[in-house]
Amino acid sequence: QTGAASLYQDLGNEAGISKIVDESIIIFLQDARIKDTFKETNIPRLAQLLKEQFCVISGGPCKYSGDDMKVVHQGLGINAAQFYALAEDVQIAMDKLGISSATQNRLMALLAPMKRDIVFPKPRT
Ligand code: HEM
Repeated sequence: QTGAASLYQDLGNEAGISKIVDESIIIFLQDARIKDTFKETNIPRLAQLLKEQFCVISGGPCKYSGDDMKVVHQGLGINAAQFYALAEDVQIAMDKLGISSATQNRLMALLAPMKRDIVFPKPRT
């Protein structure tokens, strides 16, 4: 297989993605750069939706049942440094799970363009 479908497999299918997301969230919640953003978040729900979303974008047989990325994130005041911090944490999680850097980079390439729906300039006051 080539392309997106094989990324899903290279991430370890549903079980592998589940581990990546669970491990990532543990790291997010310990990361001083971003943890405060998740203070009021329903973490089990976030985990479920991230698993669905990673499955879909990697070409897996899933449906994403959450809300639009822009709608969800635009009020949260997330800056670019925090965006890169979260991406780094996902990579740390994948390192822990023994995912190759080639496979990690393919997932990162799919996450990177979402930045425009997650980071917004501060409104002028
Ligand atoms: C490519 C990067 C990112 C992806 C793929 C992503 C994905 C998601 C998804 C799927 C949800 C659930 C949507 C829903 O509630 O319907 C969500 C919610 C959330 N994300 Fe992100 N996110 C990203 C970056 C970030 C960053 C950088 C932060 C903060 C540092 C962040 C903070 C949050 C918070 C706080 C929620 C929960 C909002 C709520 O409870 O209403 N996200 N994200």
